[in-house]
Amino acid sequence: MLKIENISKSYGKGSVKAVDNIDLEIKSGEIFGFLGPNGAGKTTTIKMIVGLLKPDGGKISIDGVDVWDSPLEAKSKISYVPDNPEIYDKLKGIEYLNFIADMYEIPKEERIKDIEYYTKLFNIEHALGDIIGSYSHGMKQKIVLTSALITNPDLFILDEPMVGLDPKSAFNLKEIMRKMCNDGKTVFFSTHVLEVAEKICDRIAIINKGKIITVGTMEELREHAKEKESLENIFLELTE
Ligand SMILES: Nc1ncnc2c1ncn2[C@@H]1O[C@H](COP(=O)(O)OP(=O)(O)OP(=O)(O)O)[C@@H](O)[C@H]1O
Repeated sequence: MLKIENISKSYGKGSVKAVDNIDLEIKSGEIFGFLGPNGAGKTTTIKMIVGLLKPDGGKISIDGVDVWDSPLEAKSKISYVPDNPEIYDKLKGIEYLNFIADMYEIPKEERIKDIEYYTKLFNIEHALGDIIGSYSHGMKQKIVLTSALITNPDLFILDEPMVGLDPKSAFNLKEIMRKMCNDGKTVFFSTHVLEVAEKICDRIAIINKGKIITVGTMEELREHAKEKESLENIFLELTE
């Protein structure tokens, strides 16, 4: 579903190598966790996958569609939730959701049903008539999540999705991720929260200083670490 081949990205005229020649292949129906300490290169990688940053080298494709050669086709398969939900402050919640639904050409009945479902689930249905500028950080995050989910993406990409969500919403989001994957969709998300990765991911990649240190299921990672260790220990061991 998602294929990343030899991608690299430097900032500051090459002085900071944020992502250093990484390869990853994520299959349909997987929940894939992208784990790494601060500054490891997670956000840079995600921004390259969604077509916001151009890699210095390498290739990224979604279902065989190259993200840079065919950006619209690739983007039509993706929904992306960034770590910082900076969205149109002057729009009302419902206007923003309808704007996204228009972009993705979602039929009226389908969008009404899905907007109602997800906004109730995240407990923001009462605020849809208010402008986004008046929302709290968590509410903004929930409106972005709703807008991403109503497009029913094949590939759902989230950067640190659990940060700032209350426990019930975080639980609901995890349930949604699992359901999407059961329906054959793919979820790729970055996190610092080891427990989340450990509990819900089918496979995990650990990135440090721009390089992938290890990729595998929890069992494979534990085997790699030679003992029945927690992900926290493996993570600390691999990224020190
Ligand atoms: N616009 C930029 N200009 C210069 N350096 C940058 C820029 N964006 C990121 N970096 C650097 O690139 C490296 C990777 O950053 P990135 O944001 O991808 O890491 P991250 O794993 O997402 O970190 P965090 O968990 O802290 O969000 C870091 O050293 C960071 O300081």
